[in-house]
Amino acid sequence: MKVFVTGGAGYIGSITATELLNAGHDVIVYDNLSTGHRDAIPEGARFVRGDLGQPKKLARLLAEERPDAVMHFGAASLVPESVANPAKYYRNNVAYTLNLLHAMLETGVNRIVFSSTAAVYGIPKTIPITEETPTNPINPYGESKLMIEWMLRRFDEAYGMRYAILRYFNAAGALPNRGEHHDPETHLIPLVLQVALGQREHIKIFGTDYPTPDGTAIRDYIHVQDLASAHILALEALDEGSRTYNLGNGQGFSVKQVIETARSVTGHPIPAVEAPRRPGDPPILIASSQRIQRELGWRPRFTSLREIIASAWEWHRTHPNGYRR
Ligand SMILES: NC(=O)c1ccc[n+]([C@@H]2O[C@H](COP(=O)([O-])OP(=O)(O)OC[C@H]3O[C@@H](n4cnc5c(N)ncnc54)[C@H](O)[C@@H]3O)[C@@H](O)[C@H]2O)c1
Ligand SMILES: O=c1ccn([C@@H]2O[C@H](COP(=O)(O)OP(=O)(O)O[C@H]3O[C@H](CO)[C@H](O)[C@H](O)[C@H]3O)[C@@H](O)[C@H]2O)c(=O)[nH]1
Repeated sequence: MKVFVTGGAGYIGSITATELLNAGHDVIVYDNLSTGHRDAIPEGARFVRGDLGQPKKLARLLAEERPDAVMHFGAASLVPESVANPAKYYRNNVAYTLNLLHAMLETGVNRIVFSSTAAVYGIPKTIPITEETPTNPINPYGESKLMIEWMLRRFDEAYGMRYAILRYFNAAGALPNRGEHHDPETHLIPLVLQVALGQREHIKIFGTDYPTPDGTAIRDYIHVQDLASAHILALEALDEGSRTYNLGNGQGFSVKQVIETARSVTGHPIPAVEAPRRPGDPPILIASSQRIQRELGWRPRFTSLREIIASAWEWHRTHPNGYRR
């Protein structure tokens, strides 16, 4: 298939674009490079620098290229920023996705795989989280993604646009030549590894009074390559109907367990400092990904935290400046 990948210069989009090419698909990357990197875009993909806020450009490009499907990674995705600046999230994520969907309608492109998030669940009452767990986002980032999910459902009902909504938990890990590079970095694993590289003095542990065995927050870390394979399965299943899936590896690890594992992988002491809770952080998020396993036969290949951190470490160790030249 020919796939139009928005946000294909970012962390998850560039790795999925690489795996799409490896699977024999054609890829067009559309990205404004606001948080992405030109060097992350795989060779073999056509790159168009553009903003989702340019509806005419989008419609022209879709009319020219006639892709079979869109994979929509392009978004702003920092929870604290979304609280401080909700307008950016409703514009960049909700309004600009409406631009994209409109351009798809105009040009007859009617398949989309969408990057949603565990943040749509807010603070869930039960663990593990299934797709039936009520959605109740507690910040504008999660709300913006849920609004997009609503639009997709209505566009399917009214116009027959087929969607796969993929609600990722915590993406982590790397390919040998592609990994996570955000500026500023806010995610736990890359920050811990920057301490191991000597780029930071210590890691702050946000909250040690959570109702968890060691008092620190628990997350479900899913390897980015497992995310990529789920996208390809979801893409290939779109014609059989729209669907919504959680994507996690089904195991929870605490902040302290992540730091301890990174110490063992890197051989560095990684000093840690206890700090207050970060506002808006749920105590425990663990996915049930049974639905995609049952319906599409997806299986996470990297289930051990050690393997996930080791792959991220390989990328950080060999690319200490990320994509910066
Ligand atoms: N990283 C995670 O753990 C995680 C978890 C759940 C969901 N997600 C979602 O997955 C997607 C990718 O996340 P990521 O971590 O790779 O983020 P990223 O910031 O690395 O990638 C996002 C890409 O989108 C581009 N972009 C943003 N706004 C754009 C616009 N208006 N026009 C064109 N391009 C634009 C950026 O330049 C960047 O290349 C996002 O939609 C995010 O919300 C990520
Ligand atoms: O320096 C740090 C950074 C993070 N943490 C903690 O580590 C855990 C993981 O934090 P991340 O920032 O790595 O990831 P989040 O769980 O906050 O966010 C991820 O999951 C969210 C869903 O809840 C969204 O989808 C978001 O896009 C995605 O990055 C949290 O408990 C956080 O408080 C620290 O203790 N110290």
